[in-house]
Amino acid sequence: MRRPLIAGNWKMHGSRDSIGILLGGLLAQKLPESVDVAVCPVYVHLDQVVAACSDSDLRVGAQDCSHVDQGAYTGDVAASMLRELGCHWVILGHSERRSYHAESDALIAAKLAAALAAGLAPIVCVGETREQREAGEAEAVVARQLRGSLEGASSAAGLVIAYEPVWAIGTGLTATPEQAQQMHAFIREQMTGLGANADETRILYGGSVKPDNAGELFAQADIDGALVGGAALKAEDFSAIIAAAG
Ligand SMILES: O=C[C@H](O)COP(=O)(O)O
Repeated sequence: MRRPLIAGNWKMHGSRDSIGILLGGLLAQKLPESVDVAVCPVYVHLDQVVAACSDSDLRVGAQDCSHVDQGAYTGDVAASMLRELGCHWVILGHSERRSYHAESDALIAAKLAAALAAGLAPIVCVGETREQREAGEAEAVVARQLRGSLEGASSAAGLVIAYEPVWAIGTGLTATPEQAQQMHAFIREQMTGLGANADETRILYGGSVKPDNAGELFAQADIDGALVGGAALKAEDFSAIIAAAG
């Protein structure tokens, strides 16, 4: 039985004031005991969020990490530094990083190795663009991303995969529960082929998850939670999504 995980990716949003208010709203709710919940702010807000969540079951994640542990890498932040700060999770290979920062599968695999070595729990994102789906290439793209990004680490304990079709991110266009289930089942099959214990691997769906579509998505056999963007910025909506997974 896989325990659901709901992770909020706050992306590059907020200020210390606004996230204080958001956290106040979230921490005022009683989280269902059956669900793991994470929030992932920008690097510079991590200390504030870790401190605010220290007496709660909310765990904190970063949105990226460096592929190396120390050195002359201006602007990078090492996984071990994030761990030291109190992070539990790290998101890797988000499509916004793949596209705006030209992150390759090989770089993501190096970041994954660094994250695991530092003791962070990684959430590795994969997903096809609209053009790739329309060309019938969605599964081939996701299979290639899984192979390349998980190189050498597909059987790592606690590894989480997030399927985020790029065409559904921030667009209001959610994959139908059937489309998402089909891809999640495919990912699970691929994970078996890559040597993972796929029955225990949590596979999250991401892409315009909202309170009104979360229940239907979570009812699918292979959807083990969500990586939530926009709706994670509203305490009420994020809490409703968590409740739908509980
Ligand atoms: O990491 C989260 C995803 O990119 C989904 O974002 P969204 O819920 O705003 O579509």
